[in-house]
Amino acid sequence: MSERELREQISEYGKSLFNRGYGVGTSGNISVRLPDGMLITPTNCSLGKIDPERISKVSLNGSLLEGDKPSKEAFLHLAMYGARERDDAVVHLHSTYSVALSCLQDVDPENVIPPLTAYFVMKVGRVFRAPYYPPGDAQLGNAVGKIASQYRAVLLANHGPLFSGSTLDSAVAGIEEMEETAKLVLLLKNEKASSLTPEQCQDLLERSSS
Ligand SMILES: O=C(O)[C@@H](O)C(=O)COP(=O)(O)O
Ligand SMILES: [Zn+2]
Repeated sequence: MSERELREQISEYGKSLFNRGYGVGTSGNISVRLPDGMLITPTNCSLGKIDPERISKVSLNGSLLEGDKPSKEAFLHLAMYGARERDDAVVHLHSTYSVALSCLQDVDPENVIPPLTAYFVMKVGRVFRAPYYPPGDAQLGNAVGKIASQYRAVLLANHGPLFSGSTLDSAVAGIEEMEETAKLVLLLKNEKASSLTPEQCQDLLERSSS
């Protein structure tokens, strides 16, 4: 895809996510990798109103090359790209159920969302809960950078989901599935639900990679 098409795609997905309630106010940010850096939504910009021409273009070290001032989470997106060579898009949202889950105590940080459904296992996989740091704090980038090679899905504590995909289509699909499963986790909180077993999860991964 050309840079112009990627800019249009970011704007279209931002609008779609915002209109379907995955974002409110100016929360969330979207990026795509470029050969020499990335395109990322500007800071304080509603995902529902992204002007393709004003999207920020930053270098691999985070310096602004073109466009408006970038999202304060640019370093977080770069941390994902640095560790995940095959991924070219990252999405961060404040979608309600994932944020609610990110505030819960006593969760397993290495597997914060249980494998309730096959689709979740295939599209999301294990989710890491990163410790709390204020938005825009470089320590969050370090914490995520350390585990990003093993996790495409991260839940930032007391904040929200972050998801990396090979394309923007797959990053958006993944973060939507993460939100849907966070909703199921909360719906089933007081029920006797069963998760898929490790063997069932492994079987699904083998089927989807063949
Ligand atoms: O929670 C925050 O402040 C950021 O993570 C966020 O979602 C929006 O920040 P900008 O992308 O800088 O607008
Ligand atoms: Zn945020």
